[in-house]
Amino acid sequence: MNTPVYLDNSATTPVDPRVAEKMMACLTQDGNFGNPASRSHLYGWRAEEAVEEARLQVANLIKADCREIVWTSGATEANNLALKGVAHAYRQKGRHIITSMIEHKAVLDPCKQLEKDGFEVTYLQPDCHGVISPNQVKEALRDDTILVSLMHGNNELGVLTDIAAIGDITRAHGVFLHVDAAQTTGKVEIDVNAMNVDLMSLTAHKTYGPKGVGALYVRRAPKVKLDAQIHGGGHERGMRSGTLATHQIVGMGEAFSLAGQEMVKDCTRISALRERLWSSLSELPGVHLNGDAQQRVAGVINVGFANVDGEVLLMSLSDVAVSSGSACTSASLEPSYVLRAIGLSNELAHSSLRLSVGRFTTEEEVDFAAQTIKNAINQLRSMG
Ligand SMILES: Cc1ncc(COP(=O)(O)O)c(C=O)c1O
Ligand code: FES
Repeated sequence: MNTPVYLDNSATTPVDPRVAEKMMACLTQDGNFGNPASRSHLYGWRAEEAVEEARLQVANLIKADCREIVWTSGATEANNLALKGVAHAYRQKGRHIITSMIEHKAVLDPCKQLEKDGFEVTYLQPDCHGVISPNQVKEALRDDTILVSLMHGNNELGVLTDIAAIGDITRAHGVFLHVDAAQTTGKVEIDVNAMNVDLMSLTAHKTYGPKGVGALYVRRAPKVKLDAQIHGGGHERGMRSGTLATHQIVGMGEAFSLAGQEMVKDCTRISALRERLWSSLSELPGVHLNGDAQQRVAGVINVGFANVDGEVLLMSLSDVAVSSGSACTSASLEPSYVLRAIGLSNELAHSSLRLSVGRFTTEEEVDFAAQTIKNAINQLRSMG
């Protein structure tokens, strides 16, 4: 194989060719290139129509109303808007926020910023399987709690949070629930009403759409007020100014529409590939699955290999593209804070890999990757 087998679909996915085709039609002079905010001519109206169709496609995947979708540049911006937007709009009501130790940095860093601004944040610790329980949320609630922010699927472990059970609790206490669903769209059924979710961060590029576009779902009833974080022309009902990126938005809409249509088929195939990968890798001695074995998204496994240095392992795997921890923190030499939070030793956290299968992964690629990894481990262990 000339290029490495791609098993890093949790970091990002290739754009589905059907999505790319729709995006292309929004770029050039003979396409739908207009500014959706132009009210005085056909170019603007056509672009606006395309944006609104995409809004409906995105809303449909999470069973929301299209008026509840605010376009952003991705899940990072959506998380920032949700956390800072709610905190500042409700600061008279209370200053306490609940989140967890294993959130993405795009939640943890805004929380740190809010702490500097006078808010208090409780960071729930997961159990050793990476699970945050509804009961922990209930026990952490205070009279001055305004927001609970928890991810739907963890980006390093693939472990799922029981959002519906947590939503029952937050709704009963009149506290808003924000969910980072960057890792679960198209992988798990989402219904913001059944789950009592008030805000949900979405991104296109983990679901076969383009990078640099996402959305925040903002509930209308009971209404969630948000302080805008980007001010300008008053786009998106004042919640997020800036000329809408029609081609990106159309791509996200198509990607989410396909995700809805193909979720069952994709998940069945991807689960089988994940199982195949895991059963092959677990033939090795000293192999450990990090995170709950059942409560997880279809395509992801995080595996610890005893007595192997992760960095050396990664370097010896030039034919397989995988990740140690998450791509966003792998630039640092710190062991993953997620793996540390579920109780792994520094050593085991360092020797863990995240492997994520996607829509375009083949059985042949999985077999090749498993064999390559097993060979590398055997070789490293025989040298050590
Ligand atoms: C759980 C989670 N939240 C947020 C993000 C950031 O999303 P984006 O790349 O769209 O800003 C990611 C992906 O890196 C993620 O996995
Ligand atoms: S894997 Fe060796 S330094 Fe992190």
